[in-house]
Amino acid sequence: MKELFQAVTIKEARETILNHVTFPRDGEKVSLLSALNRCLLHDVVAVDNVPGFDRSTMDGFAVRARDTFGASEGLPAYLEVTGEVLMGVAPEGELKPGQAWRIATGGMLPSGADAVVMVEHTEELDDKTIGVTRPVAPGENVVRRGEDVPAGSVVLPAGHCLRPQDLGILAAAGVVAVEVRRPLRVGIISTGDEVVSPEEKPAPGQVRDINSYTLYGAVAACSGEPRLYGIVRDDFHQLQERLARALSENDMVLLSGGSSVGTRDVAARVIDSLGRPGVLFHGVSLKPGKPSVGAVVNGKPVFGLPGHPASALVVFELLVAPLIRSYSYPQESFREFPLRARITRNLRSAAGREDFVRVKLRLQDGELHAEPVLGKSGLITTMVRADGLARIPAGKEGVETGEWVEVKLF
Ligand SMILES: Nc1nc2c(c(=O)[nH]1)N[C@H]1C(S)=C(S)[C@@H](COP(=O)(O)OP(=O)(O)OC[C@H]3O[C@@H](n4cnc5c(N)ncnc54)[C@H](O)[C@@H]3O)O[C@H]1N2
Ligand code: MOO
Repeated sequence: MKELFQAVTIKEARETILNHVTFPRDGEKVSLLSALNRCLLHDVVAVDNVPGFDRSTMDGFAVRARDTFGASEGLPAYLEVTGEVLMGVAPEGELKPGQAWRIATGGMLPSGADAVVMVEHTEELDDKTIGVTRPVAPGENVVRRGEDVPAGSVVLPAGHCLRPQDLGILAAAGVVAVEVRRPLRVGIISTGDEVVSPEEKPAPGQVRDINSYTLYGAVAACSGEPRLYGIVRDDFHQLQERLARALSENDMVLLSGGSSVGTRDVAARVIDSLGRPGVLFHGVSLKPGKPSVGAVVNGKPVFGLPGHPASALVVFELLVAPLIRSYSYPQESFREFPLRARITRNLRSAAGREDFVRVKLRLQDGELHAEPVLGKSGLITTMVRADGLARIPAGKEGVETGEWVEVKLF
């Protein structure tokens, strides 16, 4: 077959795009409850100590530890109960030698006390006297003031992406809103005279738009902000107008369809008409997804993904997702194909091209097995039935049954 275009490797394609991209640096203030998975723009410093007071971790009696030294079941240390700590209130007065104050979990230690004896390790002789049957060390059953978070310390550093426990520490430190990176805005345009909205009943020759929906989900799954710009006919001016609008309102634009040779001149010419440097590659040595376009227009990446729904998603996973994730999660370092599985059948592939096989995974005898989901890349069911992608490196001409392959989930 005639070579349609000069293909680059996936690695070259990624590097070329990265070299020309300028990502936004602006942030937005969000409330704590909207901050999950978002990355901090600045260090967050604790204004107060957490906790703000020495705090009991047990129900029992606040004591001076040294008053309990040597205590045992046979020879308890007898202490006089002279007070009770109320929850949420600073105790008044001072605990003197030989005294004990009733205290509940979370109660504030009275001054003079340095430990708490669990109620299980005491016997109440009368209202005013307890016997301590086990000694406590200073600080035992107590969380010290500032032990969790000292005032003035950096609670979480800039760039950190917030997990559930991070929301908790911010709440504890009294931080109720944080400045985070705003999500990368990604415009999505489907192209093709035959593509209609899912609300419509397709006439013969027409198909419902799949790619707007899969790409919308895929962008959201990388913590980007997807925005749909509808379906555009294979027409230079319509595409130019829509792409220009999507570019002005977003940080990145994904086109799907019309990337192969038939209409490539339209898509490529439209992209080139909107700014520099324009199209950087057309064709990537991978399967599926060879007829993909990568461009940067005035610092913003534009990808022309293949029309076939499975190919569009595979290229998204390999070229677009790492780029969005590198913005959404700047400190994340991850292995892209983290799993290893045994392929369950022989597969051929052309040397010099990376092949990505949709696979279903199953665990057998403690090993992962990857069963290829065969079918054309125009079939969305091939993605739906699969759990992930197995990689056949460019240097190989195939894999044999039982051979280990690297797998990425999707
Ligand atoms: N002579 C050749 N023909 C093709 C080649 C080739 O090398 N030589 N490559 C094939 C491969 S591989 C792919 S992938 C496709 C890529 O085609 P395009 O990116 O130009 O996309 P279209 O032609 O517009 O569409 C392909 C296919 O996908 C359907 N489609 C498009 N958009 C959507 C959508 N949003 N939702 C659902 N389905 C969509 C479209 O109707 C076509 O059936 O080219 C091969 N051809
Ligand atoms: O590259 Mo096409 O994307 O194989 O179906």
